[in-house]
Amino acid sequence: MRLMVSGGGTGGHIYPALAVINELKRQDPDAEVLYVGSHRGIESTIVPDLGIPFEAMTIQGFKRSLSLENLKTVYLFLKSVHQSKKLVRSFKPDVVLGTGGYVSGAVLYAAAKLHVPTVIHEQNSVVGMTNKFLSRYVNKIAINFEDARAQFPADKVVMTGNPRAQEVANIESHFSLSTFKLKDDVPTIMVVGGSQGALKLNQVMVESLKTLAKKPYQVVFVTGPKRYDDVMKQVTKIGAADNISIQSYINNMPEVLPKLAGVVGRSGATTLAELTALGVPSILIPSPYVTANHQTKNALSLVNANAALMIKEADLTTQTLVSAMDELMTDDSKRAAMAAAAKKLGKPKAATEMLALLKEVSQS
Ligand SMILES: CC(=O)N[C@H]1[C@@H](OP(=O)(O)OP(=O)(O)OC[C@H]2O[C@@H](n3ccc(=O)[nH]c3=O)[C@H](O)[C@@H]2O)O[C@H](CO)[C@@H](O)[C@@H]1O
Repeated sequence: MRLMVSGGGTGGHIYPALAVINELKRQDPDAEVLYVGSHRGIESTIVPDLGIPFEAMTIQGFKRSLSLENLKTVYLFLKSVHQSKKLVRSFKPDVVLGTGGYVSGAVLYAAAKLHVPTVIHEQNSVVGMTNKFLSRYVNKIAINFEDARAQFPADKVVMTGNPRAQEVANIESHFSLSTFKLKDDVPTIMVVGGSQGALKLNQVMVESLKTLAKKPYQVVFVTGPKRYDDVMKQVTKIGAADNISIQSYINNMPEVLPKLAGVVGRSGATTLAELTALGVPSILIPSPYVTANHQTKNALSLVNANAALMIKEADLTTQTLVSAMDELMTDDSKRAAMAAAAKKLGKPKAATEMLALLKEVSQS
């Protein structure tokens, strides 16, 4: 199979795409893949580092208010469509997959106009702007939340789950927490604000470090690559603790996740697919800055199933954060019940189902 993939801007769009590529390579080692991303998104480093053929274009999103920048956005979109058509003609994909982000809008639109079979994947329960636009043109739409179904043309929708779920579910991890200068035999919780880090969560974590230093559990605090230096400046004043490890970004999350007893995080759709695939109990702090408050909706799907606790960002303080962490990390039976509830929601075959859909569409 010749598969062209496009998805970018943020980890939540990139990792599902990479999971499909891995599953394709597992099933068909001779398959050819081309990943098309944007220059500015983190895919421009993550994808080439994995040795996957990568082409980048310059693209940006629309501003919600009227602005001259939107003229530039239209110009860059049309230019990217033109570039995408060239790439489609030279790579000759059997099928093109889009996993969200502005760049996938141009690539999938171009492929559809050239009558190449196309599929998009929507990770969220509330449909993103790019996928909403593309839904008219593509052949099939893979979803992860039933709530997304009604927002798309009914005959195109297929429930696959999020392919990243399968990638984390099937890994045999040999990771040691000593990599983070922590102990392997002490229950460990990771605090991570999605793929970009979260400002308020970082601030509250810095304020909580002294209290957390006295706890019987360990903490891996992931700041996000752009916020690491800022956090470390403040931590230098407070002093570090033996049971807390501060990292800027985790490159090998599928290997680290199975070693964790819990996660405190945002409720991006791909993160939740990972937590449920593995059955990791969590404390979710939905980002209030996303379209139609979709992270709260995402989080409630776990909270309502007793798989997660939730703290609204407006209520996030040292006190609410640490008491939720204590509740999770000092009560083994509660943690076990939440882990089982989370696992029930997991879709550990999502990558295989997604690939079956791509094959079906490529042959139709
Ligand atoms: C602010 C924003 O617009 N967020 C959106 C974005 O979030 P974001 O990019 O944060 O997406 P998710 O939380 O869904 O996924 C983050 C991904 O990055 C990985 N990761 C994270 C931190 C790290 O150090 N290392 C690492 O590998 C996680 O394991 C996960 O695979 O895309 C998601 C779509 O899927 C949406 O639901 C989110 O609302």
